[in-house]
Amino acid sequence: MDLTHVEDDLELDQTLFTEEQIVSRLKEMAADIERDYEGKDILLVGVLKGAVMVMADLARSLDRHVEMDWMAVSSYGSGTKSSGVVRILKDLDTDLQGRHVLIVEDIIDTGLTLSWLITNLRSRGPASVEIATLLRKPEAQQMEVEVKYVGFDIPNAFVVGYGLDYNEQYRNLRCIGTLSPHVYS
Ligand SMILES: O=P(O)(O)OC[C@H]1O[C@H](OP(=O)(O)OP(=O)(O)O)[C@H](O)[C@@H]1O
Ligand code: HPA
Ligand SMILES: [Mg+2]
Repeated sequence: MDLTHVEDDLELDQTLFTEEQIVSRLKEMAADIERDYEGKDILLVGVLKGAVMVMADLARSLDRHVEMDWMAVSSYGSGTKSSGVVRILKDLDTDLQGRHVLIVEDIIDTGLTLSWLITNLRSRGPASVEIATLLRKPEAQQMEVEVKYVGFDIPNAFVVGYGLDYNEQYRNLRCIGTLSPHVYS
């Protein structure tokens, strides 16, 4: 399928980050992570489905062995507003006792998902839990979440691409852009 038409059709209002910008920022984040976790085993926990692309590129930018596990939680359903209720759709396969856990996310918007998730994972006896997120919307954040690695702070607009969806669409766009309001209004 040719996805270049998506931008031509103005479903994307604006491209915020190209694939090159995203991958290059993830490499910088990987270098910080390697430095901070020297001598420690890392368990990367990806939050499905949005974090799939971030996990793939961040993990491959790390010049060391890591384990990966996945959790599926959902708070958005099919719309553009957080429901505020987080549900576990798929839990981890890994025992977190004594592990250094690094949560990998695509976006922190209201912060509801991650503030809930970090409390949940900390209750399982890990040695540490930190967060790496590609995007963060400071103006939208309702819950304080301590985030160790942030790719980009972005304005408070609904974004899609590179794993991020609207109604399960646009996840496979290589870039990240804002969705034109006419698509969902
Ligand atoms: O900070 P918040 O306001 O809680 O929003 C962030 C969460 O929302 C999205 O997930 P979503 O529930 O859409 O599931 P998905 O990853 O399967 O699209 C995104 O991937 C984050 O996990
Ligand atoms: O801006 C967003 N786009 C897509 N999914 C999201 N989940 C939270 N915020 C967003
Ligand atoms: Mg979603």
